Amino acid sequence: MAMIAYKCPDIVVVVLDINEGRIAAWNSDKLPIYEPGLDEVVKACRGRNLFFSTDVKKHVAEADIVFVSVNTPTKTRGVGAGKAADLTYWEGAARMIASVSTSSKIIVEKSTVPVKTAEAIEKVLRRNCADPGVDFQILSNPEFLAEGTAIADLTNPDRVLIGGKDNPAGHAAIEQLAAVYAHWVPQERILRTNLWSAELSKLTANAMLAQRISSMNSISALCEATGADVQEVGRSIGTDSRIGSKFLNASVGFGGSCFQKDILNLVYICETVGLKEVAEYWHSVITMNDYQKHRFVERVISSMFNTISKKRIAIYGFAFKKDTGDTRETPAIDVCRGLMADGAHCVIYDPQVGADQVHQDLATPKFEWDHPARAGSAVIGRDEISIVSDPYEAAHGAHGICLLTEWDMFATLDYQKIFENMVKPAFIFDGRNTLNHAALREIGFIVYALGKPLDPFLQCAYN
Ligand SMILES: NC(=O)C1=CN([C@@H]2O[C@H](COP(=O)(O)OP(=O)(O)OC[C@H]3O[C@@H](n4cnc5c(N)ncnc54)[C@H](O)[C@@H]3O)[C@@H](O)[C@H]2O)C=CC1
Ligand SMILES: O=C(O)[C@H]1O[C@H](OP(=O)(O)OP(=O)(O)OC[C@H]2O[C@@H](n3ccc(=O)[nH]c3=O)[C@H](O)[C@@H]2O)[C@H](O)[C@@H](O)[C@@H]1O
Repeated sequence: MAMIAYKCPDIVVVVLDINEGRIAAWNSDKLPIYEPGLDEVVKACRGRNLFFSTDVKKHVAEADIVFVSVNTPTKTRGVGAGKAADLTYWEGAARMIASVSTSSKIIVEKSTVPVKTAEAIEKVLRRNCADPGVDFQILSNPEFLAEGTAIADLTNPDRVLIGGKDNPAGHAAIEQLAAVYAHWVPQERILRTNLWSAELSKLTANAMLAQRISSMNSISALCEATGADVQEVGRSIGTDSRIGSKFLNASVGFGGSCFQKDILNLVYICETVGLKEVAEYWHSVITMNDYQKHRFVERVISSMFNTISKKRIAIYGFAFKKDTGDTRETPAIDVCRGLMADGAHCVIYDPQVGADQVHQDLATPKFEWDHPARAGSAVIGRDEISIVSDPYEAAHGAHGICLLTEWDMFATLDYQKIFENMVKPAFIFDGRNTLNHAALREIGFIVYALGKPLDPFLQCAYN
């Protein structure tokens, strides 16, 4: 929304949220999320044509176009629990829109939703609006930005996708929204489809992206077993223009608020329409991701002589990727839990993630994190974790370092100094393959690099 305000000075954008704390933060000097370049965009138009407010009803009533971007988490209870999308927040928003609308509006699905959601939303809108003269045109306009690169992705999108009804009113609504994006996006990159294609394209795009990572992660295990190098394999296959070079980095597992949620949602939809084999196919992407996180933990334990009980392990990075403070579904949660379950003491350092967030994440059951009222309050023992604000302190006295997020700063630390203050043998487990492994070995570290030929020391330990 900030980008629309930035690129379209003739349009007034009001961002609404029922969460007062968040809106206060959007109106302050410290925005509630860390995203490179976002501060500048917000500050350039806040108070000009970009406003943040909790007065949801007033501003929705006045709007011509309403983008609904509320959370659509995985259901945690009832039918479809653990897979289906929970549309409680969406339906709540639709009921509120209907109840305050006295003029016709375009309702844009910006959240990622199951295919056919527009049909349900339309029914809710129509049945709850007192004024029969009010028309709602529903469009699907899924968002493809990635966190950490959001500003670049929005400034220069590969495509903007708009789905609408295949009738004159639907076409007119599509063109109205297309005109907003046309302020800065070339026409040929604004794709128009029917509603269901747009909804399903979003789930498919995320499923395909996650599938690429799971495919490379599966190959990383085979590389370790055979002496091949997953980065060399990635480079070799990525030069095939049909495959392409992006999204081929093996990792300790993909995280983030959407990949897992959207694949589970896709799986659930397939099961609901009786496509068992299709559901199983997509579910294997999640199975492989869980396997990769588990495999990493097992490597750490087996390398350190099959016991990590009471050993201090430094965790470098807790966010789900670099350049974000977001920890939703970060692989670090499962890795830390796995290490703690074996008795390790994890000392966590992340340049953008604070202690409260780490404690909350490690104490919150799976899928509950996206339901704010149910976020965990269990206390993690002092013996199990510490959170520090300095990477050198994290590694001081540690037996091993697990690099879980590829923050650029980790590549430039003084590893000689770090090595000198660690217990020997000193281990580094690079879950992102971002460090200079040869230099680390030269210093004296025992290095495990994901999907790379195994260090002879580790081969012995493992066998
Ligand atoms: N985070 C991302 O990078 C991307 C997210 N998406 C999709 O966008 C949607 C939102 O994602 P996030 O922004 O990450 O979630 P979020 O949980 O950070 O934000 C959702 C916000 O909606 C607010 N909200 C809930 N009900 C409301 C209501 N009735 N009226 C006003 N505000 C209400 C919540 O208070 C919350 O602040 C999801 O469907 C997600 O799949 C899609 C592409 C990228
Ligand atoms: O629907 C969404 O929310 C968004 O989900 C992803 O964006 P995001 O999760 O923000 O970040 P990604 O760059 O896709 O990374 C996701 C996870 O995959 C991991 N990853 C990514 C690329 C890779 O090669 N290997 C790999 O392990 C990252 O480290 C991270 O944990 C998609 O890339 C966006 O297009 C989409 O809009």
